[in-house]
Amino acid sequence: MADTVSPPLYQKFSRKNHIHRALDICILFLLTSLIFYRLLTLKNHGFAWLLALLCESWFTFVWVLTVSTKWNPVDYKTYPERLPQRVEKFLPAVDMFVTTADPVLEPPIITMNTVISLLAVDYPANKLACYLSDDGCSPLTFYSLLETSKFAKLWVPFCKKYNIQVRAPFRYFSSTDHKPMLSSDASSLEFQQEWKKMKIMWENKEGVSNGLPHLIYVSREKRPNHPHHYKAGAMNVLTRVSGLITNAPFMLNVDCDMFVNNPQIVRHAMCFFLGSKNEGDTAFVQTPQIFYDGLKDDPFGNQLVVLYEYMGRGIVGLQGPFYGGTGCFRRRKVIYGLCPNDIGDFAKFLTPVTGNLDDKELLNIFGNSKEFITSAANALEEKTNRPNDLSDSMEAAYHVAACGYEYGTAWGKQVGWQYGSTTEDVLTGLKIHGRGWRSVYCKPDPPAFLGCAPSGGPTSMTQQKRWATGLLEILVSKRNPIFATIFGKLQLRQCLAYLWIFLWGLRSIPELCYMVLPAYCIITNSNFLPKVNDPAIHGYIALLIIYNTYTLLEYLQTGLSIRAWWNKQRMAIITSTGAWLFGVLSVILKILGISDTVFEVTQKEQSTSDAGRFTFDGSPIFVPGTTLLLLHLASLVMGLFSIRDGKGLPFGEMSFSLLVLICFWPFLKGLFGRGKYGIPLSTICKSVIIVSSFVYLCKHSSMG
Ligand SMILES: O=c1ccn([C@@H]2O[C@H](COP(=O)(O)OP(=O)(O)O[C@H]3O[C@H](CO)[C@@H](O)[C@H](O)[C@H]3O)[C@@H](O)[C@H]2O)c(=O)[nH]1
Ligand SMILES: [Mn+2]
Repeated sequence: MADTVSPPLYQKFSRKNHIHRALDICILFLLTSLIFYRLLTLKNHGFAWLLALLCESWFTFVWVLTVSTKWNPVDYKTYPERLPQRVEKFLPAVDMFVTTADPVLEPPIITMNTVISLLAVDYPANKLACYLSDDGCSPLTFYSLLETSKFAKLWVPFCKKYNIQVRAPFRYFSSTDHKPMLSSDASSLEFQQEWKKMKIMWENKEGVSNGLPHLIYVSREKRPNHPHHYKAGAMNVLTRVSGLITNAPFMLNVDCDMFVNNPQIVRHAMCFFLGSKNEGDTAFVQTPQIFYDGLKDDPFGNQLVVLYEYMGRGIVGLQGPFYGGTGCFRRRKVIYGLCPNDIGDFAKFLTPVTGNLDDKELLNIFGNSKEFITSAANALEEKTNRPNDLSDSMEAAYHVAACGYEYGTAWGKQVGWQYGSTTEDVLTGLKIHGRGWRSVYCKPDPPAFLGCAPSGGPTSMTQQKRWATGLLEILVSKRNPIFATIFGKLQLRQCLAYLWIFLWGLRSIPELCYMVLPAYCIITNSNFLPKVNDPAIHGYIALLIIYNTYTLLEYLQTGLSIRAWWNKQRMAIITSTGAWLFGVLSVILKILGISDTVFEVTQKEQSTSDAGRFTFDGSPIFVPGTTLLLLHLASLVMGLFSIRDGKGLPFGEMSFSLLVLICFWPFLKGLFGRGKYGIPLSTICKSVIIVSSFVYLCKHSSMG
């Protein structure tokens, strides 16, 4: 019997770290002790003390969520080399989706490289199809794709023949590692020539050869007055169109900038899908978002490496990683609303897609395309339908891509990508977890996909604002994780992990208050921190030291620099008080019915010349930061004057104030910078007005 037991395709390791756990608890202990201290001394102090208590209680709550999320980190290892001898012939089909929305913010050259890298993955080509969704409906993108399909005919065989690792041509040709090969090999020169040649010529006929995966361009119908639901809407159209054409039981989606960096990635993902004993464990396989050409020491704090390493791995150890919007493989039937088998009758409460649905039920759920209903019924049983000729499905494809198709159906609500949040990804993943599925994390070496991280102040801020907005939209909706735990199958600690991320936006308010407190105290000559001779001050100093040592340790253990750690600490504050605060505001405006939230596309750049200097624009998002900076400058000056007045130096408050000032250093430079490096005069004026009114009010109230 022994020889029938084949080695596993993947393994799970738990990665306990006792030092981290000890520090987690130590910080929690300090935080709670300080809350008790504040409660006991509340009656001797005024408003500032109470506000500090409220803020610190919030910080403690967030810390509890953090610790619970991080507590059980888990690693996975995959063995794709064990696949071939077992299932090569039976490898399932995969539909691969790329979304692009704007040919200016997302230059077609970037998108095309992603498409080519997908066409070139190491997987039987007849099992693959690549769909490009163009929300910008741009002729430029369309013609680029035509060129790309021809170039791919040369490029893909070349990559496979020479086993090239990086199969996105712009990365391949730009990397110095590959240069020797380039010059010594005649055929690669030929490719370069062909590449140039194809940029002038194109043919108005799509050609798909046997050796290449299908390549399909999709630009859905959009009309004013028909909500198109941004990326989520695009993904649902892709799901339906691909359902009609190839209907693969598995699908992969990537953002237009996330090219394949590891050609084995589909096989790695299949290790999970084919190797798991219980199908419910692997609704989707998520890879981390990693970026190429990252700026030195991550000046914008957006490389996410440490976030994935600790919070991410922790979540992996619970019900599984969140869906991160890109670099994710999933079962088609999961997206069609199915629950895992093992939850039995309970599924009826969680989804309309259960048991044997008749045509009428299918029609109500999936819309009125006969062809699509047939394909959906197949998909729910994990059957692929391969039409003889792609063009047979074209008419039906137009029908399901029409802007009115989803009216009255379950798309965006019960099936498909979920609508109503600008972080449709996290919401869609939450829905899946709420139905009792688990997900897995796949981080092969070399990294599966690489994309561009936003650079510059405005781009980073726009992205962070969208995230805070979308996450908060979920929290205040019926689809929040608390309901999913009470009424669904979301596990309690997974719910806490979701809460941790959904609260990002709201964190801006206590953080902002806490940062205003030292200035307020200096101006009104009050205090919110214990005096220097009060032993309780040691609690605060200990907390500051331990917390920072701990976060620094995480950076060093991940192989990052002290500078990167500091940049992140500082950017966390800049982001929170700027982008996240505006995220909260846009959700409030949505709730009040004043304006709806918008998915603002992130600018993608191939390379950045201005090496990480913080940039600004006229957006109000920079007002809070500028205001905090000016406020602390003013309060520090006033603090120094208070020594002259013989009132004694507010030591704690002034040190805190100085710390805030250091965090906003990029803004201080921005006061004197020019052009995009400078804070616009209008922003400075607004901040001056706010600071003067604040100082006036504080003085007035403390005197009255
Ligand atoms: O109307 C739209 C808007 C966006 N997109 C596409 O969505 C993707 C992500 O947009 P991007 O501006 O790059 O957002 P990021 O902040 O970089 O993306 C992260 O956050 C998003 C949710 O906020 C997720 O959808 C992404 O997968 C995730 O990488 C891109 O391919 C866009 O082309 C569309 O297809 N249609
Ligand atoms: Mn992106």
